[in-house]
Amino acid sequence: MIQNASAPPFPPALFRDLAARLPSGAGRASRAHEPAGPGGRGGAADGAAIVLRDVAKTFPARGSDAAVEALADIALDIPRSEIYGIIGRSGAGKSTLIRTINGLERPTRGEVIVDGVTINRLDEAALRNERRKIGMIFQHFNLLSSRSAFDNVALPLELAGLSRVAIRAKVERLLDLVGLADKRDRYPVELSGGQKQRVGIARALATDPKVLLSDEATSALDPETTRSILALLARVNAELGVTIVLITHEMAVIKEICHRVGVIEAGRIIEEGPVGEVFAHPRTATARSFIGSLPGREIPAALAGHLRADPTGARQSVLRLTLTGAAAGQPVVTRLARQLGIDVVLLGGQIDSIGTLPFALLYVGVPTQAWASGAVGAALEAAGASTEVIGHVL
Ligand SMILES: Nc1ncnc2c1ncn2[C@@H]1O[C@H](COP(=O)(O)OP(=O)(O)OP(=O)(O)O)[C@@H](O)[C@H]1O
Repeated sequence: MIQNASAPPFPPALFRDLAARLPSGAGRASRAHEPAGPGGRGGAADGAAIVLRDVAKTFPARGSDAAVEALADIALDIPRSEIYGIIGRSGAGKSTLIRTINGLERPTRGEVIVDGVTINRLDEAALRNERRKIGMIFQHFNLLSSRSAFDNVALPLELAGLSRVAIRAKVERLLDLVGLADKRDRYPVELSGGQKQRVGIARALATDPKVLLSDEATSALDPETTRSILALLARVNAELGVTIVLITHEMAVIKEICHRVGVIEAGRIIEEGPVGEVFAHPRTATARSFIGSLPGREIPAALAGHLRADPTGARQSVLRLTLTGAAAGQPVVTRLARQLGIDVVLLGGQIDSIGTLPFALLYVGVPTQAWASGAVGAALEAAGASTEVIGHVL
C-alpha cells in the first residue's frame, strides 16, 4: 500500500487539546532550529530533560569475545522541548546510548537522569513506572502484527489500566493526530512503512511521555516518507513540547529537524552543539565527513581527481567556503574578486538552509599566488566566511 507522502491533516484543535493535558513546558510553540530559550538552549531555565553524567557501559567478555566498552564518559545535557540528534557510524554506541536513556541498559558507571529522576538507581517496578514518561519509536516499527492500528496504540493504555471508554477516546485522538483516522482497523501488514511509523508514533505518545526516543525511525523509509515522518516529529515537538532524542547515521535527518546535535564515535561524544554551529564550523573530521556526505556538499567529481596537496607550481587553489546567517546573503565571491582584482571561478556548491538559518557551501578556485599571500584568506574571514583549502590544481 502506497503512503500518500503529502502532509496529513493535523487538526490544530487536536494538538491544543493534547498539549493542554500535558505537564508544564508542553505546548510551547518552538519551531525547529528556533528553540524558545536564550542562546539556543530552549528551556535551559526549566533544567534539562535528560542529563547524562559520566555514563559508561562495558559489555563483559563472553567466550572468546573480549569486553566491549560501548559508552565511555558520556556527559550530556539535553534541554527540555528540544529535538536532540545523535549521529554516529555503525557500532559507535548510538543504540546503547538510547537504550541507556530509557533504562533498557544499566550503565556500568555514571548517572542517567530523566525529568529529574535518576533512572539507573530505580528498581524494576519503579523503572517500569518511570518509563511511561519515555516513549520510543523504532526503525522496524515493532508493531504487533496480530493487532490492528487501533489496538496497537491502545496497548500501553490497556497496560496502564484505563477504562475502555477512556482508551477509545484517547486512541481516536492519537490516530487523528498522526493522520491515520481512516486506517484504525487496518493490520500492520496492510499499512505502508510510513503509516506503520505513524502508528508507532501514536503508540509512543499514548502515555503522554515527556521524552520521545527515536531509534533510526526513518532509516527504513524512502526520502519522501522520511520527510513526512520528520515533519510529524517536528510538529509533536513544537506543539506538544515533547523533548525528542533521535539517533541516526544520516546528517540529512539532523539537518531537517534537530536543534542540537551530538556526534558519537567509539562510545564518546566527540562534538556537540547547535546544529547551525556544527554545520558551519565542524571541529572533528567525523562531523566534517557527515556534513560532506550530504547531497551537493561533496567535492565536484570532475575536480576531485585533479587536486594536489602541494601548491608548488599550482595555478589555482580550490577553497570550500561555508557561509551562514547574514554572510550567506552577501555577495562574498564578487566582492572578493573586486577587492583583490582576481578571477574567482565558481566550481560547485549549494545554497540551502538549516531550519531558518541560510547556509551556503561553495567551491571556488582562486589564483594560488593570491591564496599563498594570505590576502584571500584575510578578505574571506572579514566577510564572515569559513574557509578551507581543499587542494591545488596545476
Ligand atoms: N548486548 C551486547 N553485548 C555485547 N556487545 C554489545 C552489545 N550491544 C552492543 N554491543 C557492542 O557495543 C558497541 C556499540 O554498539 P551499538 O549497537 O550501540 O552501536 P550503534 O552505533 O547503535 O551501531 P548500529 O548503527 O550498527 O546499530 C558495538 O561494538 C557492539 O558490538
